[in-house]
Amino acid sequence: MSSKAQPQPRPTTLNFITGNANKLAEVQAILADVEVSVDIDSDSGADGDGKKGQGQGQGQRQRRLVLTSRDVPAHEIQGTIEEVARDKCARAAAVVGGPVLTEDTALEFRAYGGLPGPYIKYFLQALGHEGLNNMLAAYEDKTAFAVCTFAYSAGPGHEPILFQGRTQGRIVPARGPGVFGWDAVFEYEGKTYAEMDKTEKVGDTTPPPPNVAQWRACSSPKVAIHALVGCLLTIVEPDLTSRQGAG
Ligand SMILES: O=c1nc[nH]c2c1ncn2[C@H]1C[C@H](O)[C@@H](COP(=O)(O)OP(=O)(O)OP(=O)(O)O)O1
Ligand SMILES: [Mg+2]
Repeated sequence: MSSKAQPQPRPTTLNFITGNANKLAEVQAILADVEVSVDIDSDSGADGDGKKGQGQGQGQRQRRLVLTSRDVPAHEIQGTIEEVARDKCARAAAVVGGPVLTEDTALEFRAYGGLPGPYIKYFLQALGHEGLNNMLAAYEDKTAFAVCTFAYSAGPGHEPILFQGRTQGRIVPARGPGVFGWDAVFEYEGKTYAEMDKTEKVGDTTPPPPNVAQWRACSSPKVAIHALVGCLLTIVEPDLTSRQGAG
């Protein structure tokens, strides 16, 4: 696509489009403390913020993103994780007619060259936790990568921008309450996700990347979404989308 800059409106309200209540809860938990101070050009009053921030001075004020959620059912295409993520986000923006945030969670098995990847939902539905383990029975390598890809579109016709977090773990027989997806069979540093509380699961001490151009380098979902929100709050770099093919 062309790297021509489309003007990127600054969102203050983010429609998070998901049909998954657990996913929404985790993103809300991650974003609960997001409050970023942003430089605002003196002549750029049309930011739609609507209310004066506190603690402002010298063209700076606090800006908050308000997260709302809507389910826009849409089928997900086949393709790479990134293609699936972009397509879902673009469709959601078209339906909503405004800015949207979407998220796709993939689970890659190294022994399977990355599959099931973005199709994990259907594998999980068909096979369950035990079946996911059985898939790897013939392989010594139980390595899996949990890949969460956030996509943001400023609205219909605006190319989605992606932020991705990758976590390396391994597939183990189910442990823990396991109410959310494949949490009970994904082990990270000795615990399955189901054995962790939410904060521990999404927690990561790595600071968000200082530069949005490092969008692929996020080490966890938490870092990825912090980077995304930071990006939204400071205005999306016009040429960011042209970098997405790299890496
Ligand atoms: O942190 C997670 N821990 C364990 N399981 C998870 C996680 N996050 C998503 N999942 C499950 C839900 C679905 O079976 C598949 C992803 O599919 P995915 O299309 O991204 O999610 P979804 O269809 O449930 O919701 P959405 O409406 O946002 O597309 O992995
Ligand atoms: Mg889905």
